[in-house]
Amino acid sequence: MGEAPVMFEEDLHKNISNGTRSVSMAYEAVVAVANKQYLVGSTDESGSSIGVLALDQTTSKWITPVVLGDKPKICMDLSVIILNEERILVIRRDAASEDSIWFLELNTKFVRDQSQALETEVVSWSKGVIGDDLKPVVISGPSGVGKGTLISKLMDDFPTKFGFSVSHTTRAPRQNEQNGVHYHFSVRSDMEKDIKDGKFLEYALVHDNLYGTSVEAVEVVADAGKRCILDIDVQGARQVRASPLGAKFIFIRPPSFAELENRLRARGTETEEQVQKRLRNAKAEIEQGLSSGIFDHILENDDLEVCYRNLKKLLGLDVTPDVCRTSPVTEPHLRMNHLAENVDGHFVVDYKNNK
Ligand SMILES: Nc1ncnc2c1ncn2[C@@H]1O[C@H](COP(=O)(O)OP(=O)(O)OP(=O)(O)O)[C@@H](O)[C@H]1O
Ligand SMILES: Nc1nc2c(ncn2[C@@H]2O[C@H](COP(=O)(O)O)[C@@H](O)[C@H]2O)c(=O)[nH]1
Repeated sequence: MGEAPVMFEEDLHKNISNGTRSVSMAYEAVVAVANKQYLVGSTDESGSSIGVLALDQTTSKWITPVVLGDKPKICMDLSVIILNEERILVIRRDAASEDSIWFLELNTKFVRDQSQALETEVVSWSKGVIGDDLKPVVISGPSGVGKGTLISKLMDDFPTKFGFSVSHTTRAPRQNEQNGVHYHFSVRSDMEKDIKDGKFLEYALVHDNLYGTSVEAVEVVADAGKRCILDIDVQGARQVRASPLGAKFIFIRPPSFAELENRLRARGTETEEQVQKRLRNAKAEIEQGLSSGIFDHILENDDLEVCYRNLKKLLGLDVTPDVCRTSPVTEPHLRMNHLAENVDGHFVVDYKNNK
């Protein structure tokens, strides 16, 4: 993930002529990205914030970029890590942990657009968050419950915050599904070889096809500084739970089995035989989802908007609290004792203390 850290901790004062004026910089760290060298530290123009200067190595000219975003305060102990050609991670080592992680965007789409609009060099800060807020999120639930719909809403509303882990699958693409976007569509022998070579974080046979999350799929999202969302089945969730990934696990359940069937049929993407197979598997998947202890939260997807609001709330996004229909399942002794459908066709879940 990323490249070797570039850390030159120096306490030099540099007088830099950027063509029009001279800037004095006590720089803490230097990193080379693409054809530029960036100096990150304290300049006489940056006030109490960390400043940025760039040396264009092709023209040997110094540039003082326009710096967008909330800026981190100056500190005397900085580390800089290149994440990719688009952004660097800046760690304020002598700061409180909640103020220590920052990202400096050098060449993201946002920065390129701003640069074009302002007709000048632009960089942009964003503050990183540590702790639960960056944990990958595993979303599971039976086929047709609405996982993809919820994830699409999240990605549309928060494109800079979340990134989707693009799985591999041996199932055939549906209409409008793009290779590399919805899935990496693969042949079984290739996937089996990659699994053998340890390239997969998890994999499972789901509805007779092989599905899996490659290590790379998760790294791509992390390298972009985003929170990774995985849409995987319960078998996969169990494997991720046993891995060091340290994710948050959310199970989406339908309001009733009949409604699940309606949604799966209405989607119109499966043959009758496949619908039957998915519904058969859904029963076991719901039972395991509710009782296995894998999941931190269970969210009912009845009304889509309510469910989406509750999902955002679980992910710590700033939303007005709504009727919370989620049940944290953190106590290992809480096990589902009975799952049945009541007269309204709604699931009745009876948690029993089996301690
Ligand atoms: N709350 C809801 N109420 C009614 N319809 C819904 C709701 N949520 C999703 N749907 C619809 O149900 C269908 C299945 O949703 P979706 O494809 O998101 O399910 P999924 O869980 O991702 O399924 P799969 O695991 O097979 O990929 C879609 O047509 C979607 O528009
Ligand atoms: N274990 C994994 N399960 C996955 C992965 N990607 C998707 N899925 C699950 O498969 C079913 C069916 O998906 P569909 O796109 O064919 O409808 C669904 O439950 C997904 O959550 C994966 O990488 N690993």
